[in-house]
Parts: sequence; C-alpha cells; structure tokens
Amino acid sequence: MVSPYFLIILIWLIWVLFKRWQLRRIINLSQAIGSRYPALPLIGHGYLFAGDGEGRMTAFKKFGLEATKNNGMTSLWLGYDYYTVISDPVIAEAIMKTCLEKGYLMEVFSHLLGNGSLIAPVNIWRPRRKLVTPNFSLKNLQAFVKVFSQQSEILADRLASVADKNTFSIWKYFTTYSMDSVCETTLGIKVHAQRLSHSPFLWAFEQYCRLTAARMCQPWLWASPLYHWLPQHAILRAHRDNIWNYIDKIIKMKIEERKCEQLSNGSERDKSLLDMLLTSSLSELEVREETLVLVLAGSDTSAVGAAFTACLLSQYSHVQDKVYDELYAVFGDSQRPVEAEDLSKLKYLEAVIKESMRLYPPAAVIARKLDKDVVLPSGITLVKGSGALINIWAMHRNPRYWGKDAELFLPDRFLPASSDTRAPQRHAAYMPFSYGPRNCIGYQYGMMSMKTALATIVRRYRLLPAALPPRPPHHRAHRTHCASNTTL
Ligand code: HEM
Repeated sequence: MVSPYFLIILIWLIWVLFKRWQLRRIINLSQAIGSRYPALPLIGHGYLFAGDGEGRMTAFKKFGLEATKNNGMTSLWLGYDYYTVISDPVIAEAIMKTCLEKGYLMEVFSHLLGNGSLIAPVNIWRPRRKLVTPNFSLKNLQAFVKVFSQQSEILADRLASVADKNTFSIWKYFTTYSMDSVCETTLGIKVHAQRLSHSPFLWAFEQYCRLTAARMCQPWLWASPLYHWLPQHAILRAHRDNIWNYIDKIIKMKIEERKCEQLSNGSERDKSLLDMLLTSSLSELEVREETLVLVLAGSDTSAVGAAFTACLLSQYSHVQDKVYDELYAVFGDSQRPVEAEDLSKLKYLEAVIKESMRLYPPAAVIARKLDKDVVLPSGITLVKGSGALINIWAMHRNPRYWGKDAELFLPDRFLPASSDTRAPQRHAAYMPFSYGPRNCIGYQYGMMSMKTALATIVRRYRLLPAALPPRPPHHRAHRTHCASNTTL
C-alpha cells in the first residue's frame, strides 16, 4: 500500500519538474541576467515584499538600484512569475513601444475594475482608449480647472486651522482635495471628502486598494480558491460591492438626468467625464468600469505628486521663493482664484512639479507582459511569457542619464529655455506618466490639478520644513505617502 504522503510528494515533484520544463527559456533568461537576492522555492522573491506599503517600496527600490548596477536589468521571481526589473530607458522603450499587455500583477484589480482600460487585455483596451481619449481634450480640461480651483480654495481654508501650529502631515489634505476634484469632474457629484470626517464610499475605496495592493506582490495570496477562504476576501468583496452600488446609483441618476435634459431640450450644466461616457457606445457595465478606472487612476496619483512637491518646497526655500515670485508676477496682490489661462504661465512651478515627480514618481513601478520575444540592443532576448517591471523610480535616478547629481532636487532641469544640459536627451528617461501607446490618458489633467492646488497654497502660505530631524520624503508602494511632515 503506497502512503498518501508519498503520493502527494510525488505529484508535487512531478508538477515542479513540469513547471521547470515549461519555464525553461525564462529560467535561462533569469540566470543570464542574474540577481543578488536568492529566490526561494514557491514564493521566489515574494518574502522581500511581505509587510506594509513602505516595506514593498523598499523592496522595489532595492531591485531598482540592483538593476542600475547591472546594466539596467535584474531578475525578480514572484512565485512562478518571472519579471525582468528594468531601470534603463533604452530597454524600457524597446518593451513599452511593442508590448502592451499588463499581466498578472495588475489582473488582481480586475475583481473591481472588470475590463477597465487600465488593466484590460489589448483587444478590449484599444477601442475603449479610442472612446475615452477625446474626453480629455484641452477644452474639457480647461472647464475642469474651475472645479480644481474651488476645491483648492477649500484645501487652503482647511489649512488655516493648522497653520502656525505644530508640524502636521500634509498628505490627508491633498488626498481629500484630489478625491473631491476627481469625483466632481468624473462622476459629476460632490463627495465632500475634504469636509466630511467619514465617507463610506471613500473608505471602501481606500481599504479595497490597500488590500489589493498587498495581494499583488505576495504570491502566497494569489491562488483564488485559497484566497477565498481568507477573512481578507470577505472584507474585499464587501468593499467592492459598496463601491459598485455607489457608482451604479450615480450612473442611474445621470441616465435619468440625461433623459430629463433631452425632454427639456438640454441644459448648459457642466459635463462630467461620466456624462461624456454615457453618450458613447459603451454599455452600462463598461461605463462603470471606465468610471472606476478614472477615479482609481486619477485620485491618489495627483495627490502623491502634489504632496511630495509641497514637502520639497518646504525643504528648499529658495525654490519656494522662485515659485512665489512667479505667482506674484501672474496674480499680483489680487485674491482671485486660479483660472485655466493662468496655468500655462506658471512655467517654473511646472518645472518644480516635474522634478518632484522625477525623484518621487507617483506610479513608481509599472508592469508589462511580453506577448512576443523582445531582442534588446545589447543582443539579449527577453522571452515571450515573461514579465517586465519598469522601475520608474530607479530610471529617474539612473546617473547614466541624469548625471552624477541625479539624486539632487534641481527643477531647472525642466525649464524650457534652460541651457542646463542635465535633462537627458532620451525621451523615455523621464516617464512619470508612463511611455508609449499605453501611457497615462490623464497627464494634462493631473498636471493642471496639481498646479492649481500648489499655486493656491503657495499664494497664501509659506511652507516650512518639519520640526523633525531632517529626512527626505519617502515612498510607499501603492499609496505613495509624503511621510515627512510639513509645517505651514
Ligand atoms: C500625477 C498624476 C498622474 C500620474 C503620475 C499618472 C501616472 C500614470 C501611469 C504611470 C500610467 C500607466 C500605467 C502603465 O503604463 O501601466 C497611467 C495610466 C492611466 N492613467 Fe494616469 N496618472 C496621473 C493622473 C491621472 C488622472 C488625473 C487620470 C484621469 C482622471 C488618469 C487616468 C489614467 C488612465 C485611464 C490610465 C490607463 C491608460 C491606458 O491604459 O490606456 N491618470 N497613469
């Protein structure tokens, strides 16, 4: 009689051998590229990503720095999924121009986003991108600046209660500002995140993202049949259902509004992105998916970008002085709110935000799945079926492209008429909004929102560094928090 334990071990061994045979080309690639960190059986390098968002970001940084030392590439195994971590723009460009699939890491978000364009397979993504892109025209974005400006005024008013007092974290002010702006321009409703102490929708959204981001990098949580037994899954599903119910109610309300407007021959009210999506050929389900993508992709990213910029302004007072002088040249002593036409005049502020996103890119790492072999200029072939993790954080600090002073905060790099040669010639070396056909659809929106909020604050307050031991602001994977406090 054969022992059942023996049988289990035998089946497991056969499965491992089969898997190694299946992955033989990828294993050869990973050995050719190498990694200084040992990959453990079953979980690969997953053990380095256990812990909270800050721990995960630390692990991503380690792999990014390792890639830079190793000619722009290093190997990373998450379970049986292999990724080449990339910190060289030449390699990133070769992949991002041709490989547009996102792969497993992002697929965990399909539980919430379904086939939303942020994660959808290329055949679904392409037609949706075509439908959504025209809604981000300059004319529509300029109309949104009114919302950014009103919400920025609320943000600045709220800061009055903490100004001149103790050190505080500016993060929650930007994240609620951003949520208010994104919901108003996307959904066409005011969620009052800045005013309410608790919003069930926002709470569900935040908790959902936190749990899913943790699952993304922890292969032991990937197997759905097992994950379904864990308490996190029940919580995740409850949050998702709350989010869906909330969005579905708004969609129904907007459909009714549209019907009434058609009966009354239309009205002049400002249109949200959801209004625009409802005039497209998308079904109700697809509209929900795309609306959620916009809220997810648009809210935290802009908040992180603005919060890091505020922290850096507080630490570099000469840069803040120059931002203030530029604002004074545009607004003088007037108290009027920021308007769309002002934003294009704020060239120095724009350079500051860009330099801040170079050092602290809100989306620090992005993923691609290779659906074909990619032969690199070095002659190495990245193998079909493997993944690529473009480490934007490390790429933006790669001294080969940004010089020996890559770690320094120097906004002049981004001044249009600058004689500064420190800005690299290769376009892909700077990609906070990604690169290639699948880049960020909301980059102008994001820049306008961040500029409006920062301009409003710097006109009213002076940002001072935290009364804590000096420490550069630091990232967390998923939510990239501005952890160094700022005083006003
Ligand atoms: C500072 C602000 C922002 C940053 C840094 C940022 C960054 C990014 C990045 C890096 C990607 C590409 C991910 C990838 O290649 O896998 C992306 C995609 C996307 N972003 Fe943004 N984003 C910002 C703001 C926004 C805003 C405000 C919106 C919309 C309101 C938005 C909507 C999207 C959408 C829809 C995609 C998916 C595009 C596609 O796959 O076709 N983003 N974003």
